[in-house]
Amino acid sequence: MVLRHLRARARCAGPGHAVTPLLDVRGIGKRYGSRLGCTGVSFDLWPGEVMGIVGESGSGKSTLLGCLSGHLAPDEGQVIFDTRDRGPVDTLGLSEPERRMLGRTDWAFVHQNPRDGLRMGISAGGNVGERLMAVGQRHYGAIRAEATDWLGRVEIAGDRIDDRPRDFSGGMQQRLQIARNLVTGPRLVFMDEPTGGLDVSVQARLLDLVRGLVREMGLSAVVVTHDLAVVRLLADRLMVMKDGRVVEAGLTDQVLDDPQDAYTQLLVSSVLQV
Ligand SMILES: Nc1ncnc2c1ncn2[C@@H]1O[C@H](COP(=O)(O)OP(=O)(O)OP(=O)(O)O)[C@@H](O)[C@H]1O
Repeated sequence: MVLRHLRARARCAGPGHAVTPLLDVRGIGKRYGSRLGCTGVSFDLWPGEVMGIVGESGSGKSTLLGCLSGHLAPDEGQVIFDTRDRGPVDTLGLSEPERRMLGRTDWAFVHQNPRDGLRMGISAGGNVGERLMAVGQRHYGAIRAEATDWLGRVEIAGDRIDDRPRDFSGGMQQRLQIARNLVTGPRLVFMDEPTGGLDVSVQARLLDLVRGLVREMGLSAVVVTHDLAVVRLLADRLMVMKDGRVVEAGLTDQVLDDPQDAYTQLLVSSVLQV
C-alpha cells in the first residue's frame, strides 16, 4: 500500500524534482523485553539531506539507528528505501544477501569507534581497497590509485597507505573509516556519534571534512549524536528524542534557535551554559 502510494507520487513528478524520499521511515518501534527502546518514529529523508537525531543518553538514538540500518530488527514499522533498480523497497523484508549488498553499495555506516568499522590488521590502503573489491573491482593498480586518492580526500598522506590503522591517531582512524565507507559512492550514510571520543580540535576538523564530503557527494545521512554542535554544523533537519519518543522535529536552526518542547529547551539551554 505504502509502496504503491510512493510510486504514484514518483510518477506525478516533473523532471528534475525528487518526489520520492530516499528513506521513508514509518512507525518504527523496538522494545527490549519490558524496556522501551524507541516507539512511533516516522520521518522522510530526501536525497542530499542530513537528518540529525539528538537526545540524552538512553533516549533511544542508537536503537533507532540500529533499526534503520538493519543492525537491529524493529518490532514494528517500515523502513522504505528508494533503491536504484527496484524503486522503493521495505528493507526490513529484504533477504540477508540483499541487505548485505545494500550495505556494500548504497548504504554506509560510520561507527563511533573506528575499530568497529575498520579492519585493524590490514593496511590503510587495504581497508579502502577491500570495499572496492567487494563491489567487483579487480584491477590492482586501479584499486590502489583510488585508495590513494581517497586517503588524500580524508587528509591522510599517501605515504601512510601501507601502514595499519592501529598505528594511526584516533582522528586519522576515523577519517580512514570515512574513506572506507564512502569509496563505493553510497547514497545514504548512517553515522553514530562520528566525533565522539575525539579531542575538540580534532572533532572540528573532522566535522568540516564530513560536511565537505556530504555536500560534494550529495549524500543523504542520518547522524546520531548527543552533541548539538555536531547537528548544528551537519544536519538540515533535526529530531529530538526523549524516553524512546520523538518530542520535537524540524529544521535544525529553527529547533535549536526556537525550541518549542520543554525538553528541547532544557537541552539547548544546558548546552548554552557550558
Ligand atoms: N541491548 C539492550 N538490552 C536492554 N535494554 C537496552 C538495550 N539497548 C538499549 N536498551 C535500552 O533502550 C533504551 C534506549 O537506549 P539507546 O542505547 O537506544 O539510547 P541512546 O540514546 O542511544 O543512548 P546513548 O547515547 O547512551 O548511546 C534505554 O533505556 C536502554 O537502557
